[in-house]
Amino acid sequence: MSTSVNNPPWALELRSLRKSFGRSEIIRGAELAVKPGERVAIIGPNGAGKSTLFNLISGRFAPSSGEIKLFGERIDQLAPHQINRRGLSRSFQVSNLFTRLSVFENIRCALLWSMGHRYAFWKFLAGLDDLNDRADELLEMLHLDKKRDVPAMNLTYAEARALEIGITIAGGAKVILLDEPTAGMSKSETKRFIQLIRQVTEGRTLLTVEHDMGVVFGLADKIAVLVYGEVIAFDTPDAVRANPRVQEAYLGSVLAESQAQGAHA
Ligand SMILES: Nc1ncnc2c1ncn2[C@@H]1O[C@H](COP(=O)(O)OP(=O)(O)OP(=O)(O)O)[C@@H](O)[C@H]1O
Repeated sequence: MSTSVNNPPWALELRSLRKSFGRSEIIRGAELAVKPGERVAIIGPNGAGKSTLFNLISGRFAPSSGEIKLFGERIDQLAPHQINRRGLSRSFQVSNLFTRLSVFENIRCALLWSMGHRYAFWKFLAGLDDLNDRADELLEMLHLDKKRDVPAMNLTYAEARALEIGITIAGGAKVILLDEPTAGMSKSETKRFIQLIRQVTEGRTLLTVEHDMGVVFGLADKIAVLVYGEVIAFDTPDAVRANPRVQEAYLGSVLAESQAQGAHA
């Protein structure tokens, strides 16, 4: 009788997902079921379809067939903003920050958007203490509190990426999609940033697309390996590393390459 018995425990499900561009089928029956609170890295060779998969999940592309469910509800026919309202948020690119606005105002805009208010209400809402308090809390969590009143355009690259993540999580989304969150960072920045991501996404479901194996193994509870539009493995990092099919299709060569780079560093 209780509906909760029938509700699947998954935060995000992809079922027989397919996407073609013209005659090229890029996503070819992808299957994935992610539990609430899991951190998942999607890896795979160039052109495997990782970005396409993110574009399908976030509603930028409609699938050719198959299903995408967020907490058991179909979202595959919805527009990006409708998916966002249902609790899935994708990282914006740094270029989408309001560069002339302060760091604080950027976060406050994101909070307002998540509350469904239009920017026309800005002045009216400016006095709301709880909104400002929440923005300040977030800035502290992001270690951006000292940059509170700095225009976003004056942030360092790593700080801008942190702000971007802050904007992504500001609305309280339960499922967060991050596209190569540490791309362009130095090794030490990357290490700190992984910690930051872990901290600010605690208790939420996280999906990242990532090429850097250090980030993948530092961040992910589980790894989904996408090859030619199919998820050929979805398991813990250790199990994926040891999976002969993954070794053969992808990871062997990537690990060898990263080891070689390490040896030359
Ligand atoms: N809008 C589009 N129209 C036509 N083809 C597309 C479109 N978007 C992606 N593709 C093609 O789909 C394939 C997969 O691209 P996608 O960017 O999803 O791969 P990826 O795994 O993210 O690659 P990379 O690791 O290099 O970023 C590529 O061959 C690409 O040219």
